[in-house]
Amino acid sequence: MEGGIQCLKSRNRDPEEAAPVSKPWWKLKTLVHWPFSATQRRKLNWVQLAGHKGNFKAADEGTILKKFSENEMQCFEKLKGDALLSFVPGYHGVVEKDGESFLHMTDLLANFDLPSVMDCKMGIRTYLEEELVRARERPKPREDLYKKMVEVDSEGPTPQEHSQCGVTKPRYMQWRESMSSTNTLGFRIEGIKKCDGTCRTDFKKTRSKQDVILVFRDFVGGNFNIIKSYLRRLTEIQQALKMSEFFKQHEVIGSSLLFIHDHTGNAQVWIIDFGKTTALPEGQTLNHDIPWQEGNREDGYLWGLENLIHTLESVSSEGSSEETFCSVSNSQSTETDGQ
Ligand SMILES: O=P(O)(O)O[C@H]1[C@H](O)[C@@H](OP(=O)(O)O)[C@H](OP(=O)(O)O)[C@@H](OP(=O)(O)O)[C@H]1O
Ligand SMILES: Nc1ncnc2c1ncn2[C@@H]1O[C@H](COP(=O)(O)OP(=O)(O)O)[C@@H](O)[C@H]1O
Repeated sequence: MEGGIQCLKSRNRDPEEAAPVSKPWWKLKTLVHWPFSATQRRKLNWVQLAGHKGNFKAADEGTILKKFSENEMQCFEKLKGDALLSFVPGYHGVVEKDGESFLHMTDLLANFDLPSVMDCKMGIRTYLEEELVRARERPKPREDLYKKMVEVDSEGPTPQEHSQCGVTKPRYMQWRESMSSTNTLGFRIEGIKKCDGTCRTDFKKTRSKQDVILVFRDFVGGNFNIIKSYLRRLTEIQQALKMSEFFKQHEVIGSSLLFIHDHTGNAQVWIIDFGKTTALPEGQTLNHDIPWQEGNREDGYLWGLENLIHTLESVSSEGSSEETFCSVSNSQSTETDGQ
């Protein structure tokens, strides 16, 4: 986005960004002048943690523009009367800018002061069944995906893929799922921007529950009250999903939960990205918590959410035991002091 921070992964990285380390945002893209006006400060708040480069533009106060997709537009329209409405960004229609169409939506970061942001991609599958069918019928090995695979694991490609310097899209997506926690937990961390301005998108091998716990602990800076607020919001989302007609009737692929908090203790979670959310044929519904087999279109969203909640509960209980430990040791030292 113009003036915003891009914290995207390798497909959009310039060579300077290739190293998998935390970087302050000013080294990534943005040139900043002090002092900031309110608008500049808002633009600096804004970060794109995942998705396609150039997909977003700045808009009027508190809103952003996302490149138009018919599919996503239809989802926003259908969500208008749904139980999920209060958990998705406000949708303000289609607008034209510089000859292009955009979806006009609420900027979820607008009400925060120097927010920390995390993008968690939900589900056990991150590609559409039709992509699998297409790749089987007309395999199109892609060099860009091969390079992204080799960057993470030089042993990743098969000998044939090495010799053609290419992998197909579903093959790449399945490999990403197996390297990360998508397969094991039904969600994965895509990117994080912390309030100190550092961005990280090097989570391709963050796979085990313990790995994820460590990332969340670091993300909240050890503030377990933030974790508790996130847990409350996730439970509300879980309940809303179970009520939602939209959710029953759609295969939800590649959608994320966006976690946002700041130093005031404000902490929210939002459902974003309906670019690959697809309606099922009339009368068909999904469970969202049973294993995927080709043809059943299950996405594992609810299974992933359950695991995400359990993971945050583990972070929270670690916090509680630390608090107990601290108060026990404090009271012991007080007793000792008194002796
Ligand atoms: O995360 P990395 O490893 O970079 O892989 C990306 C993401 O899976 C993208 O999904 P998302 O946009 O949800 O982040 C996907 O876009 P699609 O959503 O179009 O499937 C890209 O496909 P290509 O754009 O085909 O390269 C794929 O290369
Ligand atoms: N409504 C929003 N408010 C604030 N940030 C957003 C919003 N929508 C998306 N983003 C940011 O942009 C990133 C990519 O969004 P997404 O919709 O997943 O794009 P894509 O469809 O290109 O994958 C998210 O990770 C988040 O950082």
